[in-house]
Order: sequence, then structure tokens, then C-alpha cells
Amino acid sequence: MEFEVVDFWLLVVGVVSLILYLKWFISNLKTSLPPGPPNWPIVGSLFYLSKCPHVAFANLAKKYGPIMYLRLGFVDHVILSNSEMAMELFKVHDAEFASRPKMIVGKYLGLDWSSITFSNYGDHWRLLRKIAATELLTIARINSFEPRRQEELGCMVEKIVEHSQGGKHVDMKQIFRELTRNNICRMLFGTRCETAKNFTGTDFDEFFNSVSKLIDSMAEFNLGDLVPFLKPFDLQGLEKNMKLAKDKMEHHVASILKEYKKGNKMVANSNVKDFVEILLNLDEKLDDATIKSIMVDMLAGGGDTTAIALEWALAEVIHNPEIMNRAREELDKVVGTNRRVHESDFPNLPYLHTIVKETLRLHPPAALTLGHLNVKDAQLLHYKIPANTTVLVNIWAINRDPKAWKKPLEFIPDRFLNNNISLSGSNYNLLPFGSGRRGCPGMDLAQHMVHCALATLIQTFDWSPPVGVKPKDMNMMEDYIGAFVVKANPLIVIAKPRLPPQFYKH
Ligand code: HEM
Repeated sequence: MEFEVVDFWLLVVGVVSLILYLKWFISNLKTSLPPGPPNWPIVGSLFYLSKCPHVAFANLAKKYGPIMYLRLGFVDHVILSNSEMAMELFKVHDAEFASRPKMIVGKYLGLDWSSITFSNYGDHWRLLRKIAATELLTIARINSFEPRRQEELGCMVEKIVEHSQGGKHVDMKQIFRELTRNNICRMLFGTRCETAKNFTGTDFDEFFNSVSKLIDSMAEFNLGDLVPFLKPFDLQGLEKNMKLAKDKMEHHVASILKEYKKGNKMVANSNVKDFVEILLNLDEKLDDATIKSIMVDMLAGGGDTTAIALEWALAEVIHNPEIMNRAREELDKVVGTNRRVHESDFPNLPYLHTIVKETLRLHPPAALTLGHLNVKDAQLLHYKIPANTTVLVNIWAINRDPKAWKKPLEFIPDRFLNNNISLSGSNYNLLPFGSGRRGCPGMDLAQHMVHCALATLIQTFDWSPPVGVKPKDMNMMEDYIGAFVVKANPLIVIAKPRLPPQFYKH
């Protein structure tokens, strides 16, 4: 009898243990890490990366799938490479993955991780995003700066004429950089970069060069970020250079801020409010450090990204003359040839919109999102994502996914005619500005700048590739510099004025 009772209880314990084990086993199976390449001791999967990480990740994804785990040094990374996975992140788990990895570059470019871009998901970031969304980058505010953007376009047109005198080739990369940098400076503090120099001694070429150096260091995987015990040694010398660049960058924004605080607005009698003025007069009083970090966000986020998009857009329409002709026909029909195109014409220029969308699909300046980080253990689909994983979305791979786009490597603006696929991040097959709460707050401004400049260029000049190069033979190769996908060869072209002389005087 006793034996029977013992047997019974042994059986119960055995069955319960088996059930618990099976449950644990199945749940572990269900929440394993995503698949990925082998991880070697210390270096992890670093060997699989190349100069163009977005291309390396896209190639690895062909083997391991659209959600992939890599350990880079000591840091867990997950790479998402298709629209389903992007939707899973941005729509289903957006808040859980809304923090940022504490990368060394954030200390310098993000002024101690205090900028919108580099700060963690929390109250400070929320306040800054709110200010950006409700005070600085609203459509009404963007529109209030249209006269300044038009003046800048006038300067750009004049410069192109000057540079192309006698049939000389024009370096558009340089021209676009100046245009977008001046546009952003004029929103921040009213004046062009050169004028700011006369006013405060601020050398904005030096400022932007410092920012570029800091952004360049983002493109290089910093060993100090990946292998924490190597951080103090700064083996690549990156941190030393970042500190130098940050000191210059901060000095320049501080000198502008100082003038404003003394009551010296740079453009007297203007009824358009500059960003710095707005930031100094908010109901929530901001300290200088916060104002400086927002200034850096705008100057760093908005300058070169937009210039790169413009360079690709103009390169593609010169490379595809039939597209250029159709865009010009549309402009001539809607705007005519008696006045320059205005931003108010945009709703009537649907073909122009398709060119901009197609440019940002095929050539998204930011190939990867910035790192998204989960502070707690989380899941994406049924995969386990350990706390403090850096999640990157491969925008470049998604925008050219053959499952989502027909002939994905061809430049076909028509694919956006008669549909309302938008660039705003609601279509997960097209994510040049990211999506969700960490998506780009400057996307409307960027689109205004690109549309307006491209329309003006197509309206006012005839364009051709350098002598001896046919449009179809133009070099459209990509390179990855400073965390951006740029044209490997700067766009150097021939521009011939096509309208009466008054169009070219500013
Ligand atoms: C064609 C131009 C631009 C492109 C392609 C672009 C793209 C992006 C992308 C992909 C992100 C990262 C999203 C993520 O991590 O998920 C981002 C973030 C950001 N962008 Fe842009 N951007 C552009 C223009 C601008 C402009 C004009 C500004 C401001 C004036 C700006 C300010 C920012 C800021 C502050 C962030 C960080 C947002 C956050 O962390 O909350 N960007 N942008």
C-alpha cells in the first residue's frame, strides 16, 4: 500500500517536471535569438562587416533572413531588412525600442547625449521633440521661411551661372552644400553662413567641417563602443578627433547664442522669428546647454542629408533625359516661363513629387536608421531581444526590396503616379526618414528644400553631363561616407541658362 502511494507521488512529480521542462523548452524555442552569422570570441561578427555596412547587412540577410542577430564586439545587434520587420518594430514595439545606444559619438555630436538625436527615450527627449514638432518644424513655421529659401535659390542660380561661364563644368555637390547649409543657418539665426562670420566671427565652414568629422566618425564602428574595455585606449584615435571637432562646433553655436542673449538679433526688423529667438522665449525656460544641443540637431541633421538627396535627384534626371523633359514640360505648363517656380506651385506639380520620392527610395541618404535600443528584454515576432540590443533598420535594403518594388534598381518615378504612397513613414516599404517616434522630425522641411531646389534647377537650366559623356554612361556608383550613401563621384555637369536674363539676377 505504502509503495503504491510513493509510486503515485513519484509519478505526479515526474509528470509535472516533464510538463514544466517541456514548457520551458518550447518557450525557449519560441523566444530564441534571431538567426545570424557565427559569432567569434571577442570580435563577434565584426569580420562580416565592410566599408558599406548596409550592403554587408543586405547580403547577410539573404542568407539569415529579414531579422538577424549579430554580436559586434560585446554588443548585441539586430538588423531588420524588410517591411514586415520594420512594421513590427515601428508599429508594434515602437516605444520599447525608442531609446538610443550610448555611443561615444553622442558625447561629442550630441553634446553629452543631450540632443534630440542622441538622448535616451524619456522626459528630456519628449520635451525636445515636442519643441521641434510644435515650435520649430511645423508647416506654418517652414512656410514662414519661404522668402529666405527663395533668396537662397536666387543665390544658387547666380552661382551656377558664374561657375559655368565659358562652358565650364559646375561642381553641384559644393553648390548644394552651400544652399542647404545657408537655408538651415537662415532658419536658426537669420543670416547666411558668411554673414554670421562678419557678425560674430563664427566660421560656419569650420563649424560644418567639425560636424562632418563627427558624422564621419559615426560611419566607422568605434572599437570603444563595441569592446568596452578598449574604450580608454581610443585605439583608432577617433575620440581625440571627436573632442577637437566638438570643441569647435560648440564654440560656434555658443557665440551665436551669446549675441542673441545680448539682444543682438542678426537680422534687424524681421517679422520672421528665428529658431534661436523662439528657443530663448519658450514658456518652458531652456538652459543654454539644451538650446545649443537643439541648434546642433538642426544644423547637423538638416544640412548635408538634404544636399545629398538633391545631388542624387539632379544626377538621376540628367542620367534620364526623358524624365527631365517630362518634369520640365510640367513646370512650363503650370508655372510658365515668366516667373520662377514658388512653393505654392507644388500641389500642381505631381510629376516633380514622383521624382523626389523615387530619389529618396533608390538613394536614401541615411542607409540605416540610427540605433534603436530596448532598455528591457523584449521580443520581435517570436524572437528574444535581450535588453540593451542595438536595433538597426536597413532602409537602403527595404527601399529596394524586389518583393516590394518592380525593377527596384531602376529609377522609375512613374511608380508613384496615381497612388498616395507617402514618405512619412506610414508605408513600411519606403522609409527614407525612418518611422515611429524616433522618425525624422525634419522630413517636411527636407522635402520643401529638395522640391523647391530641384524645380528651380529644372526650370532655369539645360543640363548635360561633362563633355564626352552620354547621359546613360554617367557614373551613378554609390559610396558610403560619414554614415551617408553619397555619389561616389561628385556631380560635375554643364549648365546652360534657358530663360531670359532677368531670371539669373538675384
Ligand atoms: C533628406 C533629408 C533627411 C533625411 C533622409 C533624414 C533621415 C533621417 C533618419 C533616417 C533618421 C533616423 C530615424 C531613426 O533612427 O529611426 C533621422 C533622424 C533625425 N533627423 Fe533627419 N533626415 C533628413 C533631414 C533632416 C532635417 C532637415 C532635420 C532638421 C532640420 C533633421 C533632423 C533629424 C533629427 C533631430 C533626428 C533625430 C530624431 C530622434 O532621435 O528623435 N533631419 N533623419
